[in-house]
Amino acid sequence: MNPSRRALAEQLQLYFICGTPNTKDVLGTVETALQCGVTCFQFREKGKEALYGDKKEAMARALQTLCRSYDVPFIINDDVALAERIDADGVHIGQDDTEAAHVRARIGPDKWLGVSVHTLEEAAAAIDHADYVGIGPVYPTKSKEDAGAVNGTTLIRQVRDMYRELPIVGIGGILPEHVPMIRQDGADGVAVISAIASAPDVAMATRRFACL
Ligand SMILES: C=C1C=NC(C(F)(F)F)=NC1=N
Ligand SMILES: [Mg+2]
Repeated sequence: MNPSRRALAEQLQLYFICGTPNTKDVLGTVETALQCGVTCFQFREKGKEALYGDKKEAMARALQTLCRSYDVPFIINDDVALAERIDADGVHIGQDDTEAAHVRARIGPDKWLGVSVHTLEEAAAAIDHADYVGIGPVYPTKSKEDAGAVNGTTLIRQVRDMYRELPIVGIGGILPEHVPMIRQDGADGVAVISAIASAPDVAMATRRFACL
């Protein structure tokens, strides 16, 4: 059963995104983050050293098993075919990926579909198909070369004012001290890559987010 929007919004509270380019030990980092309070996980395997083919699928399956043992949704970035092949809990797509309507038709109503949006128009186009939208970069980010213009929480506020019930997650350079304001401005949760993946102490970094 596709989780209600409210239940899904709760699950977006601390959304960890990671792949092999973000940390030397993906499985260890993700397991620690899951132990310390991450509520949703996205496997985002992009960049020059990214895994592909069988190696990528094997890593995806290992991460999926980890997430299942912590009862945390396992989402795959971009790669809809891989998500279907391993029965992931959902996919996340950007504006340069397959159209949200097509992805929704492929994965069906019971899987999660997340869409990155950078404008109100993109949010309006996503609303009929997406279970949640990712809005950012809220702050400058090192995790995505082609991130759009930094827009703070302005668009989060605008999208929340227009779509009262739409689950929203903020992303981009987010640190623990930013979380209260981002939630105050209308996000249900925050997505984090390097503040956890690059932390010298992943457990402590995760707990600093999770206790907020
Ligand atoms: C580019 C992205 C933007 N937002 C998100 C999420 F946080 F999941 F919404 N994931 C991405 N990969
Ligand atoms: Mg993409």
